[in-house]
Amino acid sequence: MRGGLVASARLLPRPLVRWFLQRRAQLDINENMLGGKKVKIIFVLGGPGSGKGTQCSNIVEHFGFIHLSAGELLRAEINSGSENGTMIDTIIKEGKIVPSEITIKLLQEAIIKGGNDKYIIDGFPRNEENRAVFESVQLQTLVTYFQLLQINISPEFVLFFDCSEEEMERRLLGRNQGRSDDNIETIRKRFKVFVESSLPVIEYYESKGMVKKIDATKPAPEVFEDDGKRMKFTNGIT
Ligand SMILES: Nc1ncnc2c1ncn2[C@@H]1O[C@H](COP(=O)(O)OP(=O)(O)OP(=O)(O)O)[C@@H](O)[C@H]1O
Ligand SMILES: Nc1ccn([C@H]2C[C@H](O)[C@@H](COP(=O)(O)O)O2)c(=O)n1
Ligand SMILES: [Mg+2]
Repeated sequence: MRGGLVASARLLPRPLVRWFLQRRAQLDINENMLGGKKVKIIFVLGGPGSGKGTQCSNIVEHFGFIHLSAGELLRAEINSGSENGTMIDTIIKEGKIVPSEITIKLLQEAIIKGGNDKYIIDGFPRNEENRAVFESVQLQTLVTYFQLLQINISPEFVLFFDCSEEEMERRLLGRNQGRSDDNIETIRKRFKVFVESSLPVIEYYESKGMVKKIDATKPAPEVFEDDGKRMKFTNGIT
């Protein structure tokens, strides 16, 4: 692969090759670069119904992030009639977690398509596999010859919406958005999966000092005040 690229580089005009090598060197030095811009990623985690989607809408409005919800991307994939749709639908109804390669591919595509340098990703990583695979894969940017421009993506920090199960259950049963997983049977399964698979991911980031915990049991406007303070305390994130 590398030999082939070196050989084909000889056929290209020298200034173009020089430019390409400079760009690649820049991208190698700076992590999380997308098309030359430093990409900032924040993960938003919390139990089902803790208010992740609600607060992300506020954050988009006030802090100029693009919001990507892993769950929304998966639901769009079901509705698009894709070949994985039926499988994803079954997993979601069971309250389980979709294989990482499917979710990460959807996130990668959305990040590249978004063309922004600030993303807030909600509901991801949902388990240790999600986290490890996402942090190990690389985003390929640009096209054809420039596929060498690859970027590792890691989050700046993690917002954790901490909410009691009793409150989350009450909210989910009242959400009324026609979601196939907002029924008491699936909700209980999702709580179990959250405790068993998602909390360890939050603990992992906590051990790295990357978690900003938010009391999400409060009314939505108060939670957002807290989000705002947390975001502003972070150097250069807003
Ligand atoms: N702080 C709050 N107090 C009361 N209700 C809230 C609060 N935040 C959100 N809600 C309501 O609770 C429901 C769930 O909120 P939301 O969809 O934002 O949660 P979520 O964490 O994204 O859930 P999921 O993981 O299932 O997608 C919605 O009906 C929303 O309007
Ligand atoms: N990383 C993810 C995110 C979501 N899912 C599936 C399983 C969830 O129960 C469902 C809904 O997600 P939500 O909208 O509640 O964030 O989507 C997943 O498998 N992997
Ligand atoms: Mg949501």
